[in-house]
Amino acid sequence: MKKFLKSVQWAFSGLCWAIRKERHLRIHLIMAVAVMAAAAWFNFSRIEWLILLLMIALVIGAELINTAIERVVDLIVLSQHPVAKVAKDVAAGAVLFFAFVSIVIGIILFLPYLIR
Ligand SMILES: Nc1ncnc2c1ncn2[C@@H]1O[C@H](COP(=O)(O)OP(=O)(O)OP(=O)(O)O)[C@@H](O)[C@H]1O
Repeated sequence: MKKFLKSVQWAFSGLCWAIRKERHLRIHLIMAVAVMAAAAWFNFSRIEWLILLLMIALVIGAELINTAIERVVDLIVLSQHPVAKVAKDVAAGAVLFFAFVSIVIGIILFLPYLIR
């Protein structure tokens, strides 16, 4: 139990570090708060909330994994290397992919409320 609590504490400190250091993550968090406020304003149904929270979790989770990959690449590759570039760009591409899908889903969720 003590070990588990320590692991949670380390994971939490990693989360806090990423929020402090990663501007893109802070932008995603601000946007997540904004869309959640809009969802509350429009009185989203339970299923709409589930979809919205799932998409927010996917985008922020992908950004956190991207941050970790960037740091590992920087640690291992001390000079410019094409494979380092591929690793970083593909990880960033994953965030872009989730962000794009979440925008499409956001439009599908919010549009009926906006045109009503
Ligand atoms: N060691 C490296 N070798 C080759 N290309 C690299 C290397 N490090 C970064 N790059 C490339 O340089 C560009 C900028 O990467 P960098 O990690 O500096 O900034 P970023 O992707 O904007 O991320 P962040 O601003 O969150 O640190 C990317 O295309 C990346 O793939």
